[in-house]
Amino acid sequence: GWGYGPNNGPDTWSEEYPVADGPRQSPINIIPKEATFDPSLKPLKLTYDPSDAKSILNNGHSFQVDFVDDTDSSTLSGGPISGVYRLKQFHCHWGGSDERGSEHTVNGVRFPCELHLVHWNTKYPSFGDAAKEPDGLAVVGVFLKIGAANPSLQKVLDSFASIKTKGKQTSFGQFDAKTLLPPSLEFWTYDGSLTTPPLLESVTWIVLKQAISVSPAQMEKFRGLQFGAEGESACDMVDNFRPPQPLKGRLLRANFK
Ligand SMILES: NS(=O)(=O)c1ccc2o/c(=N\O)[nH]c2c1
Ligand SMILES: [Zn+2]
Repeated sequence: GWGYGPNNGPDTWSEEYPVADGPRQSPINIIPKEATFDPSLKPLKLTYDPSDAKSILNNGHSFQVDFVDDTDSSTLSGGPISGVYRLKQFHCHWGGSDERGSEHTVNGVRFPCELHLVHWNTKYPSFGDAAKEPDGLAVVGVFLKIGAANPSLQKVLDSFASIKTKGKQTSFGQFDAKTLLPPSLEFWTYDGSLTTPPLLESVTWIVLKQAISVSPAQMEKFRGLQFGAEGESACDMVDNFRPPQPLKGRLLRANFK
């Protein structure tokens, strides 16, 4: 199966997923000077209910915190999107060292980690159905930069001991994902895709300009996860990021000057 290694990594994905070479692939390099300020963009509205947090899973590509998404209790609206999108999960991508790890870049600058909060459009019956639609998903991307330890991340990191290997999961109750957001909700937005197979071109990307902090010790905790299952040869879960893809004429908008 696909992965991030030399024989199954991003440069091989188009063999099984030809959309990898499609017109609206993600991530991209964000060049702020090439963004169009759009005054019609509404403020982002994020309403998350901490009791919707359900479990945390090692899926062999990242960790993901899954949410109960059968009601409109944790939602995203406003910004570039119409209607209401439900929070399904969040996960991260990170590097083997602090100078790489993010998927989106800004003027070519890579961050050590990038957080993705994944939402699906409630005009469709489920995440799976929405993921097949051009307006089906909205992912909020948040950059992590090296600095002070982030207390909101700590609960996630503390659970890693019980999900070290692929397929492990554990309960994860009472978590407010809003604590992972920076003070400013200024954002760039563009039409893109999932950044992992199946690479579906169904994502409205909303990338926040302001980063949140993570300490070097906290980054080492991410790197303690494993790609493989228990008993398989140990392989540190690092460098689980797809590099930037061609913009192919897409418009990049900003809700700030
Ligand atoms: N990395 S990403 O673009 O946020 C993302 C979000 C949700 C996803 O679901 C996936 N397969 O079911 N891949 C995937 C990537
Ligand atoms: Zn992601």
